[in-house]
Amino acid sequence: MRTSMLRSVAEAALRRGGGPSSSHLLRRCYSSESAPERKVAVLGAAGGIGQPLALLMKLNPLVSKLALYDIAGTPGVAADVSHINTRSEVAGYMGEDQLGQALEGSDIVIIPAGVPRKPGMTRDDLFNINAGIVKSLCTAIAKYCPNALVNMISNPVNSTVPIAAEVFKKAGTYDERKLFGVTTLDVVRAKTFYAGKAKVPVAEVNVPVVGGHAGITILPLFSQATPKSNNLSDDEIKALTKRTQDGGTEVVEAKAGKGSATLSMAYAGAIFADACLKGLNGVPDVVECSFVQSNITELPFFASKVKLGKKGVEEVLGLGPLSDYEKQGLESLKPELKASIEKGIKFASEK
Ligand SMILES: NC(=O)c1ccc[n+]([C@@H]2O[C@H](COP(=O)([O-])OP(=O)(O)OC[C@H]3O[C@@H](n4cnc5c(N)ncnc54)[C@H](O)[C@@H]3O)[C@@H](O)[C@H]2O)c1
Ligand SMILES: O=C(O)C[C@H](O)C(=O)O
Repeated sequence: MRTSMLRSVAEAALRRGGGPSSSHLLRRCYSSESAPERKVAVLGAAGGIGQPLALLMKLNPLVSKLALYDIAGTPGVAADVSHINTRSEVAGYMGEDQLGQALEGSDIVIIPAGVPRKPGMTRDDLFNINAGIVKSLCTAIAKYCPNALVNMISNPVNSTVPIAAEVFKKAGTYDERKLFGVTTLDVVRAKTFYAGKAKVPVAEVNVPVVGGHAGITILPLFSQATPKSNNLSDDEIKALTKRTQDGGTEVVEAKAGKGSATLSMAYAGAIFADACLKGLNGVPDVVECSFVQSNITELPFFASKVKLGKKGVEEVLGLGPLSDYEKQGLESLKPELKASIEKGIKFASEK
């Protein structure tokens, strides 16, 4: 059956409340080589995250064009990745004068450009360097691809996302549905750590992670984890929460000065970009956690489950029922998250 026909059949079946076979059919349609043309740009593509992320995006059949941009090193990365026999055409762009070409026509821009932490540093210690990088990249996005979905990886995410929002507001291109702080690595970690403790199959695990992306602002909601586990004590939940919050630091210390998470982050970034692509392509019920403009708390940006659609965020989903421990965690994280958001807004509006 032709893809378009297959898709109509599957969508009609889903509308009638169709079962797993209709969603299977739909998945096939939207992951086939006849999926819509989609250009994805990676900014910082020659870096520790950028390279494996470029590889994973090259493996994604929903991508038809892959633009790899960095201030140095992209010709080699692009030549290497371009030999992989998958759908997308790959092009490398290097230096500021090629940034416009890299961005033009992009549906999704993924930003892992910037410096990573060394042991003893907080993510906020990266602000002085990364804020300027993000600001200039977002200024170019506003000019060359104002309708693209932006997946912000560069730290401190709690501030870089508000910086991006301010830049887009100033340029008159801000659409809150299109700006995402990538917090998927927190979810990936929470799933892995929970599966190990609860002794459940990791592939079946779901754990929402809300708040922000730094220390105590990362709040995993293990009370909502599935499959349910009744044998975890309060102390074990606290330990799992702390390990998820400190996951980035665990990697920074293990790498001992050679950077922060790159491979797990590339995996997480690829999952999130894939969800955005599926949303753009009209796949129903695509839900991931992300740090977005939000009114589910009094803070203007907040990470929670988000439903993705053809224009980006379709719906910011609520927090759901929280345990007392999570309610406490939520109140404790608000002052730090508020300060980081305000720092980003102030930086972008002053300069
Ligand atoms: N959101 C998350 O969960 C998460 C996870 C891990 C790392 N990070 C962050 O991602 C960022 C990158 O980490 P990394 O390990 O890949 O660092 P890296 O130093 O290995 O790579 C960064 C790349 O960015 C490039 N770059 C610098 N300025 C640029 C500019 N103006 N335009 C384009 N490219 C530029 C560099 O040349 C380099 O190739 C860091 O800020 C890190 O803290 C975020
Ligand atoms: O911890 C870091 O500095 C990188 C990243 O934010 C992470 O969570 O791994």
